[in-house]
Amino acid sequence: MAVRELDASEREAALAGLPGWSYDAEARGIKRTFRFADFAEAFGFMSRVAILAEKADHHPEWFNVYNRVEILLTTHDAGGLSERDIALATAIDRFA
Ligand SMILES: C[C@H](O)[C@H](O)[C@H]1CNC2=NC(N)=NC(=O)C2=N1
Repeated sequence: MAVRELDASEREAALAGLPGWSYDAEARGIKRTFRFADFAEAFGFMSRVAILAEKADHHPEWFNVYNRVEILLTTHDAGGLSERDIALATAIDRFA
């Protein structure tokens, strides 16, 4: 199924259900920063996200330093924010 970029109203509706995330217009994606007790906790979180991403065949653009993990979700195939990003963010929030 072809994936397409969400329009502004779809984006607003989706973000209403993802309070920790914000839209980055320049990156055309949603981002959230997570902070953990230490690096091991942060990396454990990244390992769980990695498994989700593989299952979804949808992968984050992310940065980690020590206990901080910054995640950006965008869909290259759609040229911006798509349902796939919303679904992955929702799954991540379930165990963040
Ligand atoms: C062929 C494969 O489905 C695509 O390359 C997938 C893989 N993972 C992906 N992840 C993300 N974030 N965006 C994509 O467009 C994307 N495309």
